[in-house]
Amino acid sequence: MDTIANQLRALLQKAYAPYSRYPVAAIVKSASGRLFFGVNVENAAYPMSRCAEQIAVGAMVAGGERRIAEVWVMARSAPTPCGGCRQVLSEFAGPEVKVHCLDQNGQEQVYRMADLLPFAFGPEDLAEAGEE
Ligand SMILES: O=c1ccn([C@H]2C[C@H](O)[C@@H](CO)O2)c(=O)[nH]1
Repeated sequence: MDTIANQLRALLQKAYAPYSRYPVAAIVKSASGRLFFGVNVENAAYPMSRCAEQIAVGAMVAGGERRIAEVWVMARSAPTPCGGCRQVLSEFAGPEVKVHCLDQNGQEQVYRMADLLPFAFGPEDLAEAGEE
């Protein structure tokens, strides 16, 4: 079995980041234990670029899963997910979900979703008044 760090390193090679030259890889583990993969996919129309975390979340949903158990992100500087990705992750990840941020050497910092995105806006905010 390959380690998560090795899988992230291999994934990083597949990132499409010709404009920023900042490849990012993300792995999302669903509640059932399956792993879903994402890399950043940039575009000549710059705003159409997508982050690795968003692509991994999309793969999870397309795979029929809707709960995130754990997240890993790798880039050369061990980035924490951008603000937009925190929101996208938070749709499917509870406050205690761990987000591991690794550099290419495998050095990691671990954060809880609740610390990355406190006071998150979520599906429950859209419930009708009086609804559970
Ligand atoms: O958490 C992050 C931060 C940045 N990026 C991407 C967006 C862009 O393609 C490149 C530089 O910002 O890195 C991600 O994929 N995830």
